[in-house]
Amino acid sequence: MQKILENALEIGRKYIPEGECASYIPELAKADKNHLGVCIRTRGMETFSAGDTKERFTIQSISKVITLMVALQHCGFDKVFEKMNMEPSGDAFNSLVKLDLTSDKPFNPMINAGAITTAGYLVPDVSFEDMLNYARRLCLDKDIVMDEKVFRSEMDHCARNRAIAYLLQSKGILESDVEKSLELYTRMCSLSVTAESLAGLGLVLSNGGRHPETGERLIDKYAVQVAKTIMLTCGMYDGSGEFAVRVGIPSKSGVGGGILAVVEKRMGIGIYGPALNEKGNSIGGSHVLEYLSKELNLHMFAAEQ
Ligand SMILES: NC(=O)CC[C@H](N)C(=O)O
Repeated sequence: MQKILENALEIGRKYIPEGECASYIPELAKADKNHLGVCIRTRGMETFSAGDTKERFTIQSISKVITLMVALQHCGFDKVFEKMNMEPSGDAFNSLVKLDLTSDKPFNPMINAGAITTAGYLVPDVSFEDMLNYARRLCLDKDIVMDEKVFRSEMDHCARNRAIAYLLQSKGILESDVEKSLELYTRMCSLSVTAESLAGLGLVLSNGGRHPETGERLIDKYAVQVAKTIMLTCGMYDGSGEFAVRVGIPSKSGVGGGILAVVEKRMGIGIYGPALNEKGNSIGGSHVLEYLSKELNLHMFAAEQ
Protein backbone atom coordinates (compact mmCIF):
# COMPACT_ATOMS: atom_id res chain seq x y z
CA MET A 1 0.00 0.00 0.00
CA GLN A 2 2.79 2.42 0.92
CA LYS A 3 4.42 1.88 -2.46
CA ILE A 4 1.12 2.47 -4.27
CA LEU A 5 0.64 5.76 -2.39
CA GLU A 6 4.17 6.90 -3.25
CA ASN A 7 3.56 6.05 -6.93
CA ALA A 8 0.26 7.95 -6.83
CA LEU A 9 2.04 11.04 -5.50
CA GLU A 10 4.70 10.80 -8.16
CA ILE A 11 2.02 10.81 -10.85
CA GLY A 12 0.04 13.60 -9.16
CA ARG A 13 3.14 15.82 -8.80
CA LYS A 14 3.65 15.84 -12.57
CA TYR A 15 0.44 17.86 -13.00
CA ILE A 16 1.18 20.49 -10.32
CA PRO A 17 2.87 22.95 -12.75
CA GLU A 18 -0.39 23.09 -14.74
CA GLY A 19 -2.38 24.24 -11.68
CA GLU A 20 -2.54 27.37 -9.53
CA CYS A 21 -3.46 28.09 -5.91
CA ALA A 22 -6.77 29.92 -5.45
CA SER A 23 -6.13 33.66 -5.19
CA TYR A 24 -9.62 35.20 -5.05
CA ILE A 25 -9.31 34.68 -1.28
CA PRO A 26 -5.88 36.39 -0.92
CA GLU A 27 -4.78 34.33 2.08
CA LEU A 28 -5.12 31.09 0.05
CA ALA A 29 -2.62 32.35 -2.53
CA LYS A 30 0.10 32.04 0.13
CA ALA A 31 -0.05 28.21 0.08
CA ASP A 32 2.93 26.31 -1.35
CA LYS A 33 1.56 24.91 -4.59
CA ASN A 34 4.02 22.02 -4.53
CA HIS A 35 2.47 20.43 -1.48
CA LEU A 36 0.78 17.10 -2.13
CA GLY A 37 -0.30 14.48 0.37
CA VAL A 38 -2.63 11.51 0.56
CA CYS A 39 -3.93 9.61 3.57
CA ILE A 40 -6.04 6.47 3.67
CA ARG A 41 -7.86 5.31 6.82
CA THR A 42 -9.45 1.87 6.58
CA ARG A 43 -12.35 0.18 8.35
CA GLY A 44 -9.74 -2.16 9.85
CA MET A 45 -8.30 0.93 11.62
CA GLU A 46 -5.13 1.09 9.58
CA THR A 47 -3.73 4.45 8.44
CA PHE A 48 -1.46 4.87 5.41
CA SER A 49 0.05 8.26 4.60
CA ALA A 50 2.38 9.69 1.99
CA GLY A 51 3.51 13.26 1.37
CA ASP A 52 2.15 16.33 3.14
CA THR A 53 -0.56 14.77 5.28
CA LYS A 54 0.06 16.72 8.51
CA GLU A 55 -0.01 20.15 6.84
CA ARG A 56 -3.01 22.26 7.97
CA PHE A 57 -5.12 24.01 5.33
CA THR A 58 -8.70 25.28 5.21
CA ILE A 59 -11.47 22.84 4.44
CA GLN A 60 -13.40 25.35 2.22
CA SER A 61 -16.19 23.68 0.24
CA ILE A 62 -15.71 20.28 1.85
CA SER A 63 -17.45 21.83 4.88
CA LYS A 64 -20.62 21.84 2.73
CA VAL A 65 -20.87 18.09 3.37
CA ILE A 66 -20.80 18.60 7.15
CA THR A 67 -23.26 21.50 7.03
CA LEU A 68 -25.65 19.50 4.84
CA MET A 69 -25.60 16.48 7.17
CA VAL A 70 -26.19 18.58 10.29
CA ALA A 71 -29.04 20.45 8.55
CA LEU A 72 -30.64 17.16 7.48
CA GLN A 73 -30.36 15.87 11.03
CA HIS A 74 -31.61 19.14 12.51
CA CYS A 75 -34.48 20.08 10.14
CA GLY A 76 -35.22 16.89 8.18
CA PHE A 77 -35.09 16.10 4.47
CA ASP A 78 -38.34 17.84 3.44
CA LYS A 79 -37.38 21.17 4.97
CA VAL A 80 -33.82 21.12 3.56
CA PHE A 81 -35.02 20.37 0.03
CA GLU A 82 -38.13 22.51 0.15
CA LYS A 83 -36.25 25.41 -1.41
CA MET A 84 -33.22 23.67 -2.88
CA ASN A 85 -32.76 21.09 -5.63
CA MET A 86 -30.39 18.11 -5.80
CA GLU A 87 -29.23 18.39 -9.40
CA PRO A 88 -25.73 19.05 -10.76
CA SER A 89 -25.46 22.64 -11.96
CA GLY A 90 -22.87 22.38 -14.73
CA ASP A 91 -21.75 25.87 -13.72
CA ALA A 92 -18.94 27.21 -11.55
CA PHE A 93 -19.42 26.79 -7.78
CA ASN A 94 -19.93 30.53 -7.25
CA SER A 95 -22.18 31.20 -10.22
CA LEU A 96 -25.45 33.08 -9.70
CA VAL A 97 -26.60 33.43 -13.30
CA LYS A 98 -29.04 30.52 -13.47
CA LEU A 99 -30.23 31.14 -9.95
CA ASP A 100 -31.38 34.56 -11.06
CA LEU A 101 -32.60 33.81 -14.58
CA THR A 102 -33.95 30.31 -14.83
CA SER A 103 -34.25 28.72 -11.43
CA ASP A 104 -35.90 29.80 -8.24
CA LYS A 105 -33.96 27.26 -6.21
CA PRO A 106 -30.22 26.66 -5.80
CA PHE A 107 -29.22 23.62 -7.87
CA ASN A 108 -27.71 21.65 -5.00
CA PRO A 109 -26.13 22.01 -1.52
CA MET A 110 -22.54 21.61 -2.85
CA ILE A 111 -22.42 24.96 -4.68
CA ASN A 112 -22.18 28.24 -2.80
CA ALA A 113 -25.83 29.25 -3.28
CA GLY A 114 -26.98 25.91 -1.88
CA ALA A 115 -24.52 25.89 0.99
CA ILE A 116 -25.46 29.44 2.07
CA THR A 117 -29.11 28.34 1.96
CA THR A 118 -28.21 25.31 4.08
CA ALA A 119 -26.32 27.45 6.60
CA GLY A 120 -29.47 29.61 6.83
CA TYR A 121 -31.44 26.56 8.02
CA LEU A 122 -29.10 26.31 11.01
CA VAL A 123 -29.14 30.01 12.01
CA PRO A 124 -29.88 30.83 14.81
CA ASP A 125 -30.48 27.42 16.46
CA VAL A 126 -27.10 25.81 15.77
CA SER A 127 -24.06 27.92 16.70
CA PHE A 128 -20.65 27.89 15.06
CA GLU A 129 -19.26 26.27 18.25
CA ASP A 130 -21.76 23.42 17.80
CA MET A 131 -20.65 23.07 14.18
CA LEU A 132 -16.97 23.08 15.17
CA ASN A 133 -17.69 20.23 17.57
CA TYR A 134 -19.46 18.28 14.83
CA ALA A 135 -16.45 18.84 12.54
CA ARG A 136 -13.98 17.65 15.20
CA ARG A 137 -15.99 14.52 15.94
CA LEU A 138 -16.77 13.63 12.32
CA CYS A 139 -13.15 14.14 11.17
CA LEU A 140 -11.80 12.22 14.20
CA ASP A 141 -9.58 15.25 14.80
CA LYS A 142 -9.96 17.21 18.04
CA ASP A 143 -7.35 19.78 16.94
CA ILE A 144 -9.48 21.42 14.25
CA VAL A 145 -9.81 25.18 14.83
CA MET A 146 -10.98 28.07 12.69
CA ASP A 147 -8.19 29.76 10.75
CA GLU A 148 -8.80 33.38 11.71
CA LYS A 149 -6.62 34.81 8.91
CA VAL A 150 -8.38 32.91 6.14
CA PHE A 151 -11.77 33.76 7.65
CA ARG A 152 -10.95 37.50 7.72
CA SER A 153 -9.45 37.34 4.24
CA GLU A 154 -12.58 35.72 2.81
CA MET A 155 -14.97 38.04 4.69
CA ASP A 156 -13.07 41.00 3.23
CA HIS A 157 -13.39 39.57 -0.30
CA CYS A 158 -16.79 37.91 -0.39
CA ALA A 159 -18.74 40.36 -2.55
CA ARG A 160 -19.91 37.53 -4.80
CA ASN A 161 -21.10 35.31 -1.97
CA ARG A 162 -22.79 38.31 -0.36
CA ALA A 163 -24.53 38.99 -3.69
CA ILE A 164 -25.66 35.35 -3.83
CA ALA A 165 -26.94 35.56 -0.24
CA TYR A 166 -28.98 38.71 -0.89
CA LEU A 167 -30.31 37.25 -4.15
CA LEU A 168 -31.43 34.22 -2.15
CA GLN A 169 -33.16 36.52 0.32
CA SER A 170 -34.88 38.46 -2.48
CA LYS A 171 -36.32 35.19 -3.79
CA GLY A 172 -37.59 34.16 -0.35
CA ILE A 173 -35.19 31.20 -0.22
CA LEU A 174 -32.99 32.47 2.60
CA GLU A 175 -35.30 33.31 5.47
CA SER A 176 -32.69 33.66 8.24
CA ASP A 177 -30.52 36.72 8.80
CA VAL A 178 -28.43 37.11 5.62
CA GLU A 179 -25.21 38.32 7.25
CA LYS A 180 -25.36 35.66 9.98
CA SER A 181 -25.94 32.89 7.39
CA LEU A 182 -23.03 34.17 5.28
CA GLU A 183 -20.82 34.35 8.36
CA LEU A 184 -21.63 30.80 9.46
CA TYR A 185 -20.96 29.55 5.91
CA THR A 186 -17.61 31.38 5.77
CA ARG A 187 -16.55 30.25 9.27
CA MET A 188 -17.20 26.64 8.25
CA CYS A 189 -15.07 27.12 5.12
CA SER A 190 -12.22 28.38 7.34
CA LEU A 191 -11.83 25.25 9.48
CA SER A 192 -8.24 24.07 9.36
CA VAL A 193 -7.86 20.38 8.61
CA THR A 194 -5.22 17.96 7.32
CA ALA A 195 -5.37 15.21 4.69
CA GLU A 196 -5.56 12.88 7.69
CA SER A 197 -8.66 14.66 9.08
CA LEU A 198 -10.37 14.33 5.69
CA ALA A 199 -9.51 10.63 5.61
CA GLY A 200 -11.10 10.40 9.08
CA LEU A 201 -14.27 12.07 7.82
CA GLY A 202 -14.28 9.75 4.81
CA LEU A 203 -13.93 6.74 7.10
CA VAL A 204 -16.88 7.84 9.27
CA LEU A 205 -19.01 8.38 6.15
CA SER A 206 -17.96 5.00 4.70
CA ASN A 207 -19.15 3.55 8.01
CA GLY A 208 -22.62 5.10 7.69
CA GLY A 209 -21.94 7.83 10.26
CA ARG A 210 -20.69 5.66 13.13
CA HIS A 211 -17.35 6.01 14.90
CA PRO A 212 -15.14 3.32 13.34
CA GLU A 213 -13.79 2.07 16.68
CA THR A 214 -16.50 2.61 19.28
CA GLY A 215 -19.52 2.23 16.98
CA GLU A 216 -21.01 5.38 18.48
CA ARG A 217 -23.42 7.12 16.10
CA LEU A 218 -21.92 10.50 15.22
CA ILE A 219 -24.52 11.63 12.67
CA ASP A 220 -27.85 10.40 11.34
CA LYS A 221 -27.43 7.52 8.86
CA TYR A 222 -29.94 8.87 6.34
CA ALA A 223 -28.12 12.22 6.34
CA VAL A 224 -24.92 10.34 5.47
CA GLN A 225 -26.65 8.46 2.64
CA VAL A 226 -27.99 11.68 1.12
CA ALA A 227 -24.62 13.46 1.49
CA LYS A 228 -22.67 10.65 -0.22
CA THR A 229 -25.12 10.54 -3.13
CA ILE A 230 -24.90 14.29 -3.67
CA MET A 231 -21.09 14.10 -3.43
CA LEU A 232 -21.11 11.62 -6.30
CA THR A 233 -23.27 13.77 -8.56
CA CYS A 234 -22.21 17.28 -7.51
CA GLY A 235 -19.12 17.09 -5.27
CA MET A 236 -16.53 18.15 -7.86
CA TYR A 237 -18.62 21.07 -9.21
CA ASP A 238 -18.87 21.19 -12.99
CA GLY A 239 -16.16 18.50 -13.15
CA SER A 240 -18.38 15.96 -11.32
CA GLY A 241 -19.40 13.94 -14.38
CA GLU A 242 -15.91 13.27 -15.69
CA PHE A 243 -14.62 12.64 -12.17
CA ALA A 244 -17.37 10.06 -11.57
CA VAL A 245 -16.42 8.23 -14.77
CA ARG A 246 -12.66 8.35 -14.20
CA VAL A 247 -12.54 7.82 -10.43
CA GLY A 248 -15.97 6.50 -9.42
CA ILE A 249 -15.67 7.43 -5.74
CA PRO A 250 -18.06 9.94 -4.08
CA SER A 251 -15.78 12.92 -3.39
CA LYS A 252 -15.88 16.56 -2.40
CA SER A 253 -13.24 19.16 -3.14
CA GLY A 254 -12.41 22.57 -1.72
CA VAL A 255 -10.43 25.51 -3.09
CA GLY A 256 -8.00 25.15 -0.18
CA GLY A 257 -6.72 22.08 -2.06
CA GLY A 258 -8.48 19.35 -0.10
CA ILE A 259 -10.40 16.37 -1.46
CA LEU A 260 -12.54 14.07 0.68
CA ALA A 261 -13.26 10.66 -0.87
CA VAL A 262 -15.49 7.91 0.54
CA VAL A 263 -15.03 4.30 -0.51
CA GLU A 264 -18.21 2.63 0.66
CA LYS A 265 -17.73 0.19 3.55
CA ARG A 266 -13.97 0.18 3.02
CA MET A 267 -12.05 3.41 3.64
CA GLY A 268 -11.81 7.17 3.72
CA ILE A 269 -9.25 9.00 1.61
CA GLY A 270 -8.02 12.53 2.30
CA ILE A 271 -5.94 14.60 -0.10
CA TYR A 272 -4.11 17.89 0.15
CA GLY A 273 -2.78 19.62 -2.96
CA PRO A 274 -3.43 23.36 -3.26
CA ALA A 275 -2.61 23.70 -6.99
CA LEU A 276 -6.07 23.70 -8.60
CA ASN A 277 -7.34 22.98 -12.10
CA GLU A 278 -9.68 25.35 -13.94
CA LYS A 279 -12.74 23.89 -12.17
CA GLY A 280 -11.28 24.61 -8.72
CA ASN A 281 -10.36 21.00 -7.90
CA SER A 282 -6.88 19.94 -6.70
CA ILE A 283 -5.07 19.02 -9.93
CA GLY A 284 -2.50 16.69 -8.37
CA GLY A 285 -5.12 15.29 -6.02
CA SER A 286 -7.54 14.40 -8.82
CA HIS A 287 -4.80 12.41 -10.56
CA VAL A 288 -3.78 10.73 -7.30
CA LEU A 289 -7.36 9.56 -6.83
CA GLU A 290 -7.67 8.36 -10.41
CA TYR A 291 -4.53 6.28 -10.00
CA LEU A 292 -5.62 4.87 -6.63
CA SER A 293 -9.05 4.01 -7.98
CA LYS A 294 -7.46 1.90 -10.74
CA GLU A 295 -4.67 0.36 -8.65
CA LEU A 296 -6.87 -0.57 -5.69
CA ASN A 297 -10.02 -1.29 -7.73
CA LEU A 298 -12.02 1.35 -5.86
CA HIS A 299 -14.36 2.52 -8.66
CA MET A 300 -17.89 1.92 -7.40
CA PHE A 301 -18.84 0.17 -10.64
CA ALA A 302 -15.59 -1.77 -11.10
CA ALA A 303 -16.07 -5.48 -11.69
CA GLU A 304 -14.72 -7.73 -8.94
CA GLN A 305 -11.24 -8.89 -9.82
N1 LIG B 1 -15.03 25.85 -3.91
C1 LIG B 1 -14.79 26.26 -2.70
O1 LIG B 1 -14.07 25.61 -1.94
C2 LIG B 1 -15.38 27.58 -2.37
C3 LIG B 1 -15.35 27.93 -0.92
C4 LIG B 1 -15.09 29.39 -0.67
N2 LIG B 1 -15.15 29.63 0.73
C5 LIG B 1 -16.11 30.25 -1.41
O2 LIG B 1 -17.16 30.49 -0.90
O3 LIG B 1 -15.88 30.69 -2.50
